[in-house]
Amino acid sequence: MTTIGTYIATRLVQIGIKNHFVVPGDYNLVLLDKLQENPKLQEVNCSNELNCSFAAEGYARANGIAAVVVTFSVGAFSAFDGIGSAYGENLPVILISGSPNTNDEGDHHLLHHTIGTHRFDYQYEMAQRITCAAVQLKHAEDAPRLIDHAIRECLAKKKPCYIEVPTNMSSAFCAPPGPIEAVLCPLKTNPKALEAAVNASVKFIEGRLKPTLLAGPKLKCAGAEKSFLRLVEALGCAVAVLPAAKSLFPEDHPQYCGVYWGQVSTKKADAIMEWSDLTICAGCVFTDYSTTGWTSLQPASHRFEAGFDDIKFPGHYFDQIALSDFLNALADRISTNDKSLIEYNRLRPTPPIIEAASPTAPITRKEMVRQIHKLITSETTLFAETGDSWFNGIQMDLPKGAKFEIEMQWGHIGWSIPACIGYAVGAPERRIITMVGDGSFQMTAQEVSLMVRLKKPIIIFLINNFGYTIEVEIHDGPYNNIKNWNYAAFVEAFNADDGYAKGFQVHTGAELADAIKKAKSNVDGPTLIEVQINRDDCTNELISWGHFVALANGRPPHKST
Ligand SMILES: Cc1ncc(Cn2nnc(CCOP(=O)(O)OP(=O)(O)O)c2C)c(N)n1
Ligand SMILES: [Mg+2]
Repeated sequence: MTTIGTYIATRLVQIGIKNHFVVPGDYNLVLLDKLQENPKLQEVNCSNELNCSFAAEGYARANGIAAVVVTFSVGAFSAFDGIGSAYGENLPVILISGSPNTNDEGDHHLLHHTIGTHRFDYQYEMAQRITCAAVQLKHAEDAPRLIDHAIRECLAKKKPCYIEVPTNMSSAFCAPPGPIEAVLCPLKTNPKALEAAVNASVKFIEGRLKPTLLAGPKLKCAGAEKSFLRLVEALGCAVAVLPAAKSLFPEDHPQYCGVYWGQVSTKKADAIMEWSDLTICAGCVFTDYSTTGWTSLQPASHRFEAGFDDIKFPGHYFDQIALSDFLNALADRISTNDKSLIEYNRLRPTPPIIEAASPTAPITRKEMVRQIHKLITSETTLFAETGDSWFNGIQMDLPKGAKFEIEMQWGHIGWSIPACIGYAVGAPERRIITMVGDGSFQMTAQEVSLMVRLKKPIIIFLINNFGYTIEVEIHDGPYNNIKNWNYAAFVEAFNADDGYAKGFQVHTGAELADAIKKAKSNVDGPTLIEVQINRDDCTNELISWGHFVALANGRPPHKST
């Protein structure tokens, strides 16, 4: 026999989790003890459950799977925000919440950390809506089945799951875990469906004159980046990526033609994608944000969609097909058609040369981007926070091996601070640079404390344009103004008696260059560089994108039929 807490710990280790993210509470303390008893698990303590769930989300970006452990209601409700992100961003995060003693509901007790009623299922019911599987471990003999079910679904669907552990159940005895193989059940491609899909797809694609390929964010959760590259080189056409898929395809590849984001595309990707008569979309997600207010969603007649587990194109639908299997099988069969690449090479824009600004001139967004760009190497992972940081980040040309993280589906400002720490825990060999606006930073700033505690040498570029500029460009109002902080002093407050955080406020190119030099040598802690720029010094792309998103938001209600 074993205990439920030990069972959970064993399963977390078996699926590749080395660190779990926690905030303690009296409903989960025994469970936390059981997890800590496993020498292969190390807890990471966050300042609050919102940050904890985002740190786990960031860990899942690096590690492929994550776990966050919180207390009932007061903890889980905040953690739900990061779970929403994990759901939207296709990241398998296991949310484990302590909950009341199993006797209390029957004893008709009122309890703390609840909404003050006699029913305690409300959290589980909420969790069912934002996870792919939710279980409550109310009976020990059911615990192994329920835990394995939740984890199996989470891994197979690449979506978060929920495990609720009543406070008196963590040390309850249950059967020990069976073979982990029974939990690791990746999607199995149906061979007949695959054969039919590839036959129909080859015919359909070869019937078009000038196809292109478009990479989407689900390539990552589908583990299909390599098979996408195979298809790219088999077809030989022009290839673009959606903004949330940046860095999933090598930007130094001769067939790469930029980020396709409608009017705010990079490298004229829109010119070639909209010239094409068929866009083969792999793992793509088309939302109002990723299509610039629906202005760049290709007509269905021009769209071939290979999804996480299904294939859809005009007059055809096939499912039970893993994306990677499909892309590999298509690569084996498709004939080369490089017309779109030839046309793109005719259009290919020469990369603009951004001159260094005068070192003593007031710092501008352009000079800041120029200097950050020079920092990026093959070991860098660049985090771009919601805000003009998206547009600054998307325009950065990435060297081979560099990675890019963005949270465009959920878009929770402040995500990048806790998420980049979780990522750093999951991928300690990566050098992390985070670009975050002043408004976003104020949402989760206290988690810099964890960067100090873990001695993570993360470089934070805090772009202080004195307010919510992205909102200003969508729709301005007094609500877009915020209180300014002394950000450099703020982060050094986390040092107290044993930290190495450094903060710099820069006003010129020379000061920025000096701060970057100091940041690169600060290997024992985070360095925040606050770059103060004019409120209106934002990218033209944000202005244009904001205009179209505002139009999309403002569409009058459809006439009720
Ligand atoms: C949790 C959450 N609350 C509100 C929003 C709406 N929102 N989106 N972007 C913003 C402003 C971002 O401002 P900053 O971080 O300063 O970025 P910039 O646009 O570069 O100034 C808000 C207030 C949001 N995206 N997430
Ligand atoms: Mg701002």
